[in-house]
Amino acid sequence: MISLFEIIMLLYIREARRMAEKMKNIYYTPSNPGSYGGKERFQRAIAEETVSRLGDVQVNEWLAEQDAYTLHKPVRKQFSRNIVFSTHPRSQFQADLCDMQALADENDGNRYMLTVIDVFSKIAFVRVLKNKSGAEVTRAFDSILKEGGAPKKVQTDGGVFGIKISMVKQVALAAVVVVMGCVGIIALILTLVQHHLVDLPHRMQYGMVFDAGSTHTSLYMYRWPGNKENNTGVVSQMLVCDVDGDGISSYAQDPPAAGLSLRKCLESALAAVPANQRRETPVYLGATAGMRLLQLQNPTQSDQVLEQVTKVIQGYPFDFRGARILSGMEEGAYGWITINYLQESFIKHTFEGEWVSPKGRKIWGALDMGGSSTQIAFTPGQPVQDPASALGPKLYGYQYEVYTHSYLCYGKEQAMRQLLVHLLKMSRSTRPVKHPCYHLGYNLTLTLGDLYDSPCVARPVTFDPASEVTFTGTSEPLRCLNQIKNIMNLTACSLAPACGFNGVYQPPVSGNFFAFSTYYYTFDFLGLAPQSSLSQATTTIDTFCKRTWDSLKTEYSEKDKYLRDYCASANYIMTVLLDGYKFNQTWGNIYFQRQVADTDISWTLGYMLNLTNLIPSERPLVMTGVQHGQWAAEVFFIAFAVFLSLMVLAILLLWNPRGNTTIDAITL
Ligand SMILES: O=c1ccn([C@@H]2O[C@H](COP(=O)(O)OP(=O)(O)O)[C@@H](O)[C@H]2O)c(=O)[nH]1
Ligand SMILES: [Mg+2]
Repeated sequence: MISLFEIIMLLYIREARRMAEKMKNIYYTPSNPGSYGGKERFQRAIAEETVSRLGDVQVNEWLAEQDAYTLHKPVRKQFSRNIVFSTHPRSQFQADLCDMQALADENDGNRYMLTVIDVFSKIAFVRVLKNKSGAEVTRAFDSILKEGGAPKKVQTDGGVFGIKISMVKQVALAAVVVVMGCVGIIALILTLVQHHLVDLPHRMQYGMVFDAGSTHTSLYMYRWPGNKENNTGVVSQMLVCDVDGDGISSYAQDPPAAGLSLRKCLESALAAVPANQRRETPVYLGATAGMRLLQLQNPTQSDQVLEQVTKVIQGYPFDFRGARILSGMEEGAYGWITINYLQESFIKHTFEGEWVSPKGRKIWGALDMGGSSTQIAFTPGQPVQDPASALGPKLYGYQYEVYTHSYLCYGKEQAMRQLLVHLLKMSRSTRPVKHPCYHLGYNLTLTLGDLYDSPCVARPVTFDPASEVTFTGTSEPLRCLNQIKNIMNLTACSLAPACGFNGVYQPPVSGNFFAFSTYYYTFDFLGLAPQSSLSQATTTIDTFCKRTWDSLKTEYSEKDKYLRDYCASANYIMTVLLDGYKFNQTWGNIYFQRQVADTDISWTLGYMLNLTNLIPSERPLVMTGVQHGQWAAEVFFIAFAVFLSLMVLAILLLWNPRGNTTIDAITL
């Protein structure tokens, strides 16, 4: 017998089944408004169809068992969120682990999924994990970074953190690129600013100087490589042309002939200088003591002679820069410059390309003896007391103090004339006049007009220019020396002992000297050049002077126009050097030389160097020059390097290389 309780239970079960059946019908009938939806819509549909309202618990329990409900549960859109600003890809990734432990057996033991999404682009990445150990998560995350690039931030359940990635290499690379870029920009600026195009004449340059001396004129031609013109010692002598005839001052009565006499050498110059360079080749004419004397005697005639030589030289296609008479000081100073330029005493250009002052600065002195004047120039060891004989040239940035003096009328020819006049005066009425410096057997006859034709000798108040006087040689060297001393004043010296001769101020000689022109010709003839001891010199001169004219004629050609005077000039030289300049103690410092570095020692080179500014007063700037093509290539490569640096920098900043970033650790 069924009890009432059992009946009630059966009714309840039947009702529950009916209800379950009804709910199933409602939920799984797509046309029913309560189907496949949310809890409230389902609850309302049940109430309408069954007229009974089921409680929330009951409905939730039933729905929780329905896969269709749990799988298709609508997304909850309305809930509070943290606002995330994401401005560009990889600014922030969100990462989470998905627990799939229940399905591990069917997923090869993979128990979790690491899901990562780029907040900006919504690109998602998934990696499966065996476990959620730090190493496993890091490996998976690293793999995602390799695929998707490295984000700035990563957001996880634990919060948002800057991803700890090893960017050391990346930062270092960026720093190097920045530094390289800056260096490149600086190099580019330095290469472009202060950039000058310098037209360096690589071809040879030429320059010429006429030395219009008292006894003869010579044309000195020099050349130098145009791109090295400020170096010292690069100008060399190319050729010397001796003008036929006597010095231009001898043409005082016929000035046009002075001009014509130069033609032969001008033609040689034309042949020597390439046609396309003649117009830029400077030509100078410097006249020395012969013209100084003519200017004193007859300025009109000296002007006319200069005019005529100018006219002739101007007729040639050179850059003629004038004919003028040099002062005695200029003549001495330019000889001094020539010597020291050739000796590279001023400055040296080292192999490394630097300009250096030679150690010890050994400056040479110059002793020049011409036909009408003689010059001495040197840097004394003490200040020059007399401003009239002091020069302060500034060469290659160094100021020199040079003492120089020119003794007019004390060149060899004028000194010999003074000696003849002195001997004539001393002979009173004895005829022929005995000449101790002339060789026995030699006679010289000349008119008084010729003898007195010079401002260097005092003329008698009255004399017959046409009357002749004969000098006869006696070969007496001692008397010769003594008579020569009479044409100079060797005692007068208000500044004693600082004197040369004739009372002229002169500081004590110091340093080494080159003695050239007549000094050299005479000593070379006697076999005393370039150096000889004092005793050897005196003995040689003495022996030579004692020889007869016949013996000399036999040994040497009588046509040697200087043969007659070697004895006299040698004794004169000894007197000037020992009694005049006081080389007694320093005789060994004198070198009787004609040339240095294959170039004649003469004032001409110093003159040209000075007037063409080949010797700068300041030390030349050392500059490194490159060929224009090389410079253009440098600019190109530097600019290219800068461009590359900027490109690499831009790439590093804007593009995050995928394979280059690794994570060290991450916890989720
Ligand atoms: O082979 C020679 C050539 C020249 N001289 C001498 O060298 C000097 C040149 O002097 P220059 O004509 O230059 O006279 P300046 O005008 O210089 O006084 C003169 O004394 C000449 O006698 C010489 O003794 N032998
Ligand atoms: Mg001379």
